[in-house]
Amino acid sequence: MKQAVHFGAGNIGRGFIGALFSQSGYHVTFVDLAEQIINQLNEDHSYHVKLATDQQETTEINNVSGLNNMTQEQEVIETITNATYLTTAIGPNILPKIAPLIARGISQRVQNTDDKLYVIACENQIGATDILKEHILENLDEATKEKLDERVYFFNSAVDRIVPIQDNQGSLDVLVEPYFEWVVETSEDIPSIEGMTIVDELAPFIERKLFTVNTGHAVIAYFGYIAGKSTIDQTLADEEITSQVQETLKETGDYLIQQYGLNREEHLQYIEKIIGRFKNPYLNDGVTRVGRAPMRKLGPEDRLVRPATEAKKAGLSYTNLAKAIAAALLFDFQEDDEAVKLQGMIKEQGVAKVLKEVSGLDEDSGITKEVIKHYESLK
Ligand SMILES: NC(=O)C1=CN([C@@H]2O[C@H](COP(=O)(O)OP(=O)(O)OC[C@H]3O[C@@H](n4cnc5c(N)ncnc54)[C@H](O)[C@@H]3O)[C@@H](O)[C@H]2O)C=CC1
Ligand SMILES: O=P(O)(O)OC[C@H]1O[C@](O)(CO)[C@@H](O)[C@@H]1O
Repeated sequence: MKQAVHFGAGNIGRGFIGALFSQSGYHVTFVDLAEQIINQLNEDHSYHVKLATDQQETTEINNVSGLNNMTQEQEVIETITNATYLTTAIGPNILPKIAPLIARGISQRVQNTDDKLYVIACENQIGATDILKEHILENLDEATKEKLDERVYFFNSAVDRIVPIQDNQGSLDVLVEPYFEWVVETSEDIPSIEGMTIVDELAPFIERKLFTVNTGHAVIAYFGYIAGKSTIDQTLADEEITSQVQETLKETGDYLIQQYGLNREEHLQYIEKIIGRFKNPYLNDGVTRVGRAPMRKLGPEDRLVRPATEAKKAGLSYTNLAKAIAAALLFDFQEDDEAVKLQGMIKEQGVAKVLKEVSGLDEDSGITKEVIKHYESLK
């Protein structure tokens, strides 16, 4: 049986990427440090993906197993040696931590076989596979690096499926929204995976997705949090916040339309479709999940700051994006390590210095001034 090794047996791992491999006839080895999930995968060898709809249509996912990357390093290396695909959905900040083990697997593999391995990071981050590749290369010797050509391929990708935190402790089953899109950038002829879309150039896809789905979601999460709402769909019942989301997505839309020559009408329909997905009441998706890791989300290349800087460069409006950045700066959820750290930094240094350090925005830039104005009125 063909083999896929997937790092991160969490919501996207089990509910999306791992499920597609299994449905395409692969055995999927999930690699994770969550001992309970790994044990259960090895006991059950299957789980269910349930759609967040009235009917809860359910698919059984088979041929799955698990390995713990902390205690079963040698087994992970062996699995990489035999795999056709190596994917991740583990969180962008974790990629540097798993790269050394992946590098050891690749080193052993290229000694043993010329078969091709395809590496794809499935994270909400532009160029995530490039970043993973850099970390892997740092852990390879020169002889191994020379053997990578035509043996190990690295493809960037964009993943879109809302998978909330699961409310079913002790079960491997995953509730997911019906919609999904997995876009992979390559010009190679690669083994086909059900549900994977291949494109020559990823930039328009990942920017359209990140600056619409993820920007919109972040706006709902941060304004919802400020308003004391607990879920995304509850927040969207607030007309003022819905209109804030629409105004922000008009700003990212103007940038995307100009940058990629998108059709305005089609893009406006895309926005409405996404807001419709956010309203799904069966997802019960928490504002604190969607707003998680605010320092990452305030990064210079991420969903709030990048469209603001691009809009500014293009002479377009960015005031609603600045307001969303201000709302993110007010996300003080105590169970989120980045939120706690961010609040400490704001207290110590003030907003302008934090925006410089976290978002790469100059202290006297127009965006920083606009953010501070909104921050003062929101707090
Ligand atoms: N949940 C969603 O709707 C979507 C998430 N994504 C992206 O997918 C990625 C994963 O997100 P989720 O599946 O939601 O997160 P998650 O928290 O459900 O899953 C992450 C998994 O990684 C494991 N993990 C963390 N650190 C590890 C380490 N050092 N070694 C091994 N395993 C480790 C965790 O135990 C967990 O099982 C993120 O980059 C996210 O942005 C992308 C699209 C949708
Ligand atoms: O997974 P992140 O990057 O923390 O952000 C949460 C985002 O992930 C998703 O769950 C999936 O794209 C989005 O719904 C949301 O915008």
